[in-house]
Amino acid sequence: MEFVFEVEGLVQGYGSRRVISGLSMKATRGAVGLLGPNGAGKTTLLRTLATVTPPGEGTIRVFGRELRGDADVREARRAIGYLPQDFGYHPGFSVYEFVRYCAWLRMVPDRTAGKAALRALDQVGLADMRSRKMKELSGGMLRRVGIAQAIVGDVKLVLLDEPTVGLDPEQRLEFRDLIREISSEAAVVLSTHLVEDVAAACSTLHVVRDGTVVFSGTPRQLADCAAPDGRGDTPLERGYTTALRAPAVTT
Ligand SMILES: Nc1ncnc2c1ncn2[C@@H]1O[C@H](COP(=O)(O)OP(=O)(O)OP(=O)(O)O)[C@@H](O)[C@H]1O
Repeated sequence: MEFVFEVEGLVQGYGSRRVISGLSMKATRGAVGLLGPNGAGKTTLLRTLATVTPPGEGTIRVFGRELRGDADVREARRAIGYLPQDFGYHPGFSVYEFVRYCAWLRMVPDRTAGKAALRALDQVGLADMRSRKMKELSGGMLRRVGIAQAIVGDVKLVLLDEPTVGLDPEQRLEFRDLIREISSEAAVVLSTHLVEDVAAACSTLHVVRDGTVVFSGTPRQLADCAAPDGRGDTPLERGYTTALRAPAVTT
């Protein structure tokens, strides 16, 4: 089976503080959810997968190729799109200019970059807004531009960190459809602490606590592991809170 990425024995931290301790995780195609409370290490893991931060210890393979040197990282970056929690942009750029610029950063050839930007904007439903200045966008529109910049070009792995923050309920429903659409073409990793969002959009979930994986499985399996005294309003929420109390598992 071809894995989109494989993380083995990842150790990561900030200074002397360790926040990921020997985490292992594998993902195949489709949408994968990363669930965990604040401070669990989701962003740290996504930044490592996005090649922003090299692993402290352990190995990372993206589409079967281990990230060992600069050439591996450069190759991986062409295939990886990343939406951080706060993405930077020039407020005077138009939406189109910004996404085209991101295509250029991802080394999409000049002759196809414009077309790639328009396609990404079309996918997120912002083609009509392409001339708007970035500084004039609402929070929901900005999140969508953020997704457009993450999927522009020939991206095969899309990493989204808390993409539904600030979206209203209707926008969150649209967002779920968008993730399903994107994940038919690329692998998507979605990090959030909103259990229902991730379960609706993802076929596989990993629950992370204190830098280790405590559950890996389908949304149904997560709901099924709910303890009778698990906290939450839905079976999934109860499964999630139960998983957070469980000992770490190896995948
Ligand atoms: N730049 C940094 N310097 C020092 N510590 C950091 C830094 N970034 C994150 N941390 C710490 O690392 C731990 C993991 O943080 P991380 O942001 O990866 O968690 P998270 O699961 O994404 O949390 P959230 O859901 O709040 O975004 C936290 O305890 C956090 O305080």
